[in-house]
Amino acid sequence: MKSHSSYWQLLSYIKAQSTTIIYALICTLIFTIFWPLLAWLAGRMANYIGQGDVISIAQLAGVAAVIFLLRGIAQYQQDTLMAQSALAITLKLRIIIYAHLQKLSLNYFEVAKTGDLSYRLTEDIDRIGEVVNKFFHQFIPCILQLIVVLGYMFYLNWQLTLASLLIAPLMAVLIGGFGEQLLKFSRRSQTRISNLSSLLTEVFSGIRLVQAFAAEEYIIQKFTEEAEQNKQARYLAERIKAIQFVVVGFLEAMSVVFLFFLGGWQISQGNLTGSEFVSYVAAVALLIDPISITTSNYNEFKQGEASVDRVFELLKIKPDVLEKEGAISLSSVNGKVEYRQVSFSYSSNKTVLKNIDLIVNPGETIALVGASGAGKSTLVNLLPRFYNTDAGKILIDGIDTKELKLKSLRQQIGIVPQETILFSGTIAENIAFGQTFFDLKEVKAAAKIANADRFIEELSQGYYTYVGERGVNLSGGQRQRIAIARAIFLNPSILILDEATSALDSESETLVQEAMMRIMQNRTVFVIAHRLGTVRRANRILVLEQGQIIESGTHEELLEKKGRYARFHAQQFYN
Ligand SMILES: Nc1ncnc2c1ncn2[C@@H]1O[C@H](COP(=O)(O)OP(=O)(O)OP(=O)(O)O)[C@@H](O)[C@H]1O
Repeated sequence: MKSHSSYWQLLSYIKAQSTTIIYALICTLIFTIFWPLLAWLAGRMANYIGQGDVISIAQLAGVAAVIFLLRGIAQYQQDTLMAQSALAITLKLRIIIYAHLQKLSLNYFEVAKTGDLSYRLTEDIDRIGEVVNKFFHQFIPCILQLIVVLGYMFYLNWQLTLASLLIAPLMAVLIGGFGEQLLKFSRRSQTRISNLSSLLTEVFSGIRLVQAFAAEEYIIQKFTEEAEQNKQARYLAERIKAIQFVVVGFLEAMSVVFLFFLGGWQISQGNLTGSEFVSYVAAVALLIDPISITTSNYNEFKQGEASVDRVFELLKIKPDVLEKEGAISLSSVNGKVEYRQVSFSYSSNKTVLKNIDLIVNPGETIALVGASGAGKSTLVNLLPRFYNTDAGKILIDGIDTKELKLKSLRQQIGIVPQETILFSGTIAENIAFGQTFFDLKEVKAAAKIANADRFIEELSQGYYTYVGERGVNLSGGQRQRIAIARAIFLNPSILILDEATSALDSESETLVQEAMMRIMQNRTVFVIAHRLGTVRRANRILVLEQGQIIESGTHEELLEKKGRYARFHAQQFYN
């Protein structure tokens, strides 16, 4: 492997497995050494068979049986030890990359494709494991065999060996050149397969929409195009391999012909006997297997390099939102929130929030209203530091949120999003999300406050009912109440509620509103309000327009003002 090969990035992972790998290599060595020993025994045995010496034959057969047994044990050990270390490397890589991804900021996931990420974490890492396994299990033993056999050939006749090696540099250059091409096409093919995987994730998670829009044909067409591109890239890689085998095979054949020519010439000059030449050719035959194995290994390594690049690329991505060194951990807060001259943009060309100044006292409920795209979600998303502000500060109980440990900051803030995401697991696990161990009593208490206990109890397995990735077996209102229970379970001092825009049936709506009211008590609440009831109950309403707070006050105050809120209110709530 070249010094700039991506494989160097694996070194520390391989080092961690060095003891197991060394044991595996020792077993490989033992296994290899037994080969000539068995060949030697076969020769001796042939001798005794000729002499009809049954006792010696029996003795040798016994020795052979022991050697076969030991060889089998060594083989088993080398196979299992190598598999063990390759799998350990795979596991470690997978965990490290997964944990790293968890630390990345939201803006990364807004552009990353889920299917591509899962492909890198599964297929690409598996391929790396296979490469590591083959490198130690096949490649190194074959290289050793090549060295030993070549040494033997030099010992037999160095002039002949040197002459037949003349072709080696050309072969190396050719194999290297083909390898580069293979790497190129492997990269292409892997990108394609990642795209395919992303497409699959998107399509299957949005299958309702696909069917609703009768977009099956369109989706199949897109899939076919991607699959076709992948096939093309793979075909090109296979074609490179096929050409390589023909060219390298031809050169090998030519070198054998050349060898016979040289051998004949050396014999005619009296430098070599016929039997020496036969031994020499036998040694050359021993080179064939390791050469073909190392060549095919080399091709696989080149293809695997694309996977190494794709996996380590992820590790190089740094989170935008970083925790300060020596950041403070807060166990509880009163819930005072301040925005001081906060400005923010997702990308440099458009400011989404401009000079926001806001003080929210503990226990106060703030309703955010404004047209779509005004910046309501962005304003609340800055509070748990999902993004960094471009300018200004956000403080909780007088402490700049940048001074806080991210975990401790986020534990103080409960979020009830517009659309509830339920993870695979039981209802109880979904309510106590993020906790491995929890008290079911607390889960039940949270569900009760969220008006969710009754429908949960009625489910076949109660709190242990399994809900799918998207909780398809629950209604919209039930899902919302689970989201509320989840926030109650966390018991945060600050709460962000994003009211659902879609209307529920009136019974469900009442239950959800009631739950919302309960959860808002004694907490600082930011609610992105879409219901008149919520807006009226808020202590203060902030009207956002193009990233600025243009009006602020109670419902009555703002109506009296007959400004933007009054107009908005008339359009939004009386329609
Ligand atoms: N992740 C993002 N990347 C880039 N731009 C974004 C992102 N999220 C929002 N925006 C843009 O920022 C602006 C404010 O969006 P935001 O979601 O905060 O508005 P909103 O008032 O909450 O709207 P809505 O009521 O429709 O949710 C919009 O122009 C939106 O297109």
